[in-house]
Amino acid sequence: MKTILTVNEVTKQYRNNELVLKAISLEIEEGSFTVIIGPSGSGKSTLLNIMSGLQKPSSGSVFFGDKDITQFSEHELADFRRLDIGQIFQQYLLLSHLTAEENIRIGAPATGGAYSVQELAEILDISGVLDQYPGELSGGQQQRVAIARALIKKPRMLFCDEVTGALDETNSRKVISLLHQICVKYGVTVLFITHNYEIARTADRVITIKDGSLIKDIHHKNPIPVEQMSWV
Ligand SMILES: Nc1ncnc2c1ncn2[C@@H]1O[C@H](COP(=O)(O)OP(=O)(O)OP(=O)(O)O)[C@@H](O)[C@H]1O
Repeated sequence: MKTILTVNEVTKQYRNNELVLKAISLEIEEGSFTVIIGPSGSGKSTLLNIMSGLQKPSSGSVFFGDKDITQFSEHELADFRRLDIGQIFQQYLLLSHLTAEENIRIGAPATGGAYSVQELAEILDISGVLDQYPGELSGGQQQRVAIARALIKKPRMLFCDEVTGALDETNSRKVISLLHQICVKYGVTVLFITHNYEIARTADRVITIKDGSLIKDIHHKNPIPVEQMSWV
């Protein structure tokens, strides 16, 4: 398998506080579904943000393919984030004055080459709500609109930070199941942060972070199907 992302000895320190990330190194395989799990405050979001170019590390490097994104100019970084990767968060971050379809189209690159809204809407089961406004949609529907907005540009990687954190069990299962389907159908590499060990059991690989260090890295030969997740 080809490596899509390489993290080399990444550290992060906010001001003069102690290190939040302590020399993290890892590689992510293209097309994989990887979960990063760990206690609150262990550094998961900071690591994800550094891998997606949202934050700079204090030291170390992050290669996307053969390019070190930590050395990118502002312009190169903007292009990388606009074209190569998609991001989804616990908050849906939809624009309330635009319809679902208009929100999705915001993610499409001006240069073309996007997926069709109809195709994504069908997969994500939001075809019937495309002309509605975010305030008229359930949390699960809003998150699926946010996923479509992140995917429309055909990103090679999707960064997901606690994306089921605000959803109930039914909607969480649906979103996780859809992300797995998207990973397989489009070959997009998914990196998924969660506190939930059941979600982790559905992943190809589970990386555990504690106190800013990578303490466990497990590859699942047979990840469980989403339907077999128990919910506690
Ligand atoms: N902008 C910031 N300035 C100062 N400290 C920060 C900042 N962002 C995060 N931290 C600190 O860095 C540590 C790691 O935070 P981070 O959000 O990466 O952890 P996390 O594992 O994602 O936590 P959670 O699961 O609660 O979201 C925490 O102690 C947090 O308080």
